Amino acid sequence: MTTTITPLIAGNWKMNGLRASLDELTALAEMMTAGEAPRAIVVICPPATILAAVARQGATSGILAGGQDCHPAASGAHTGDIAAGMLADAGAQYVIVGHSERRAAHGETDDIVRAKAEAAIGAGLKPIICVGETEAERDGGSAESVVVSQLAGSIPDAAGQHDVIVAYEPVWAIGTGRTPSNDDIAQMHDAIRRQLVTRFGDKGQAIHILYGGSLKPQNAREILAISNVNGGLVGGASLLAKDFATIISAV
Ligand SMILES: O=C(CO)COP(=O)(O)O
Repeated sequence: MTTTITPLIAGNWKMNGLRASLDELTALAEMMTAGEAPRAIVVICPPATILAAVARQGATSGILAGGQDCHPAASGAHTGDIAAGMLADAGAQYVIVGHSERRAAHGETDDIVRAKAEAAIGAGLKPIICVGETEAERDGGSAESVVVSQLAGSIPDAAGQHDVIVAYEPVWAIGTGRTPSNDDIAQMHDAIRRQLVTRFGDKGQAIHILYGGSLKPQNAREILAISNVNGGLVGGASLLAKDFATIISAV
C-alpha cells in the first residue's frame, strides 16, 4: 500500500529563545505567507516559557506549537517538570520525547521515553519520539540494531491508534555540521519503516519518520527527497527565520 504523507518540518529551539524570538516567528510567518503555501506541516518547539505565546501567534499563521519534553505523570511533586496536559493547555499540539540531549543528560531509558509518549497521547498531543545512534555505535557497525531496538522500546502500542512521529537523529550529527550519507539515511529510514509496518500494519505506513542532525538550507533539498524521509527535526537552523523558511520550501 502506498500512503501519501504530508511532510512535517519541526524546529527544536532547545534552550534558545526569549520573548524577542517571537519577532523571528513573525518573520517566518511572513515568509511562509509571501510565496506559495508551504507544502509541509510546520511546528516550532520553543522553550516552555514562550510556548503559549508561540501557540497564540502561530494560530494566525498556521505554525503549530510543540513542547520539548514532558513528564510521564499528569501532575504531582515533580519540581521543574511539565506535564503533557500543561503543554496542551498552553496550546501545544506536539511534544518531543526522548531527545538524545535528554536521554544522555537525564538518564532517560526507552521505558521512560515510552511512558512520556503515552502521557503525551493521553493529553491529546502528538509525541515526536527521537532515536539515534552514537558515533561509536555507527563506527562499530551496530547503528541499525541500536536504532531498531530503541524504537521498539520507545514507541507505545497506542501508536497503532493514535498519531505519533518518529525522528531519527544520529547523535553524532547533532550540532556538528556532519550528516550521514544519503544512502545511510535511506537505509536507516527504510529499517524504521519496516519495523513500524511490522508492528502497526497500514498505520505504520502513515507514521512520519523525520530526519534530524545538521539539517541546513544547503542540504535540506537532497535529504528531504530521500524515500521514507517525511520531514525534518531542525535545531540550529530553525533559530533564524530565513534558514528555516528555506528548509520548509525545500520540501
Ligand atoms: O537536535 C536536533 C533537533 O532536535 C538537531 O540539531 P541541529 O539541527 O542543530 O544539528
